[in-house]
Amino acid sequence: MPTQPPLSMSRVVRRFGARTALDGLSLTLHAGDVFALLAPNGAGKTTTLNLILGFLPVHDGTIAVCGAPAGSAKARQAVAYLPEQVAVYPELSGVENLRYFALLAGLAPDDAALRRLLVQAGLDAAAHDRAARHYSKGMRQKVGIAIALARQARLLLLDEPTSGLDPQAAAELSAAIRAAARRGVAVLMVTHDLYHIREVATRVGFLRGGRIVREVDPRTADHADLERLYIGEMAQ
Ligand SMILES: Nc1ncnc2c1ncn2[C@@H]1O[C@H](COP(=O)(O)OP(=O)(O)OP(=O)(O)O)[C@@H](O)[C@H]1O
Repeated sequence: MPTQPPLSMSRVVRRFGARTALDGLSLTLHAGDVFALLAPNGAGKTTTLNLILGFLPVHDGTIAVCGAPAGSAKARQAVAYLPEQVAVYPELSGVENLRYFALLAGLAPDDAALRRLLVQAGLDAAAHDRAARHYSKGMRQKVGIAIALARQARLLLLDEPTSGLDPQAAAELSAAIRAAARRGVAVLMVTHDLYHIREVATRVGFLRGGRIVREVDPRTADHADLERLYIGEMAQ
């Protein structure tokens, strides 16, 4: 049987009272895709993430994560979500946080494996044993990515991953996202950061009126092109 795509959304509709937030959104992500979803405020980005996570039901259409309905045990196992502010235990070190979250997922990687995962996610070895209360936002995100890698998540959802990061931290986060994608993870990120998109995304979609109205390949569009498209799409 062919492998199921990490994410398959087909004609998804979600309403809130009389308001239609998503109106026939379709999106399929394959292993290694890094899809950046661009949209004005209120266009339905958070709703999209909540539906994929199974926090909200769809009113029409379907969402499958690795072939399993969103919200099912199999789908929840396959998806990892990094909110804008990744929550880690401040008194635990990076390694201890990762061990704890791995245990919650029913895994027990040994110390060397935990440290390898943190390095893969871009966290310097010097920081592994430091209490996470000393971590920057970017470092907490790297722990979040290491948790996703430990759980062998096939789909990684990122909400505004670079907001509040300095350029170096954003570049390091891009590297960590690209590394995860090279390992076969599909990434869906909601962002306004066109620079970051050019650094990391393999696909860019514009969300308007509750559906993806245009998709571009960021490798064939320079920053000015993306900016023009963004402003043009959003102004309509
Ligand atoms: N729980 C809710 N009850 C009522 N309306 C909602 C609810 N959640 C979202 N909406 C409406 O659905 C639409 C999409 O909201 P959503 O939060 O998904 O947009 P967004 O693109 O994430 O916006 P932002 O960038 O401002 O966070 C908006 O019009 C919003 O007012």
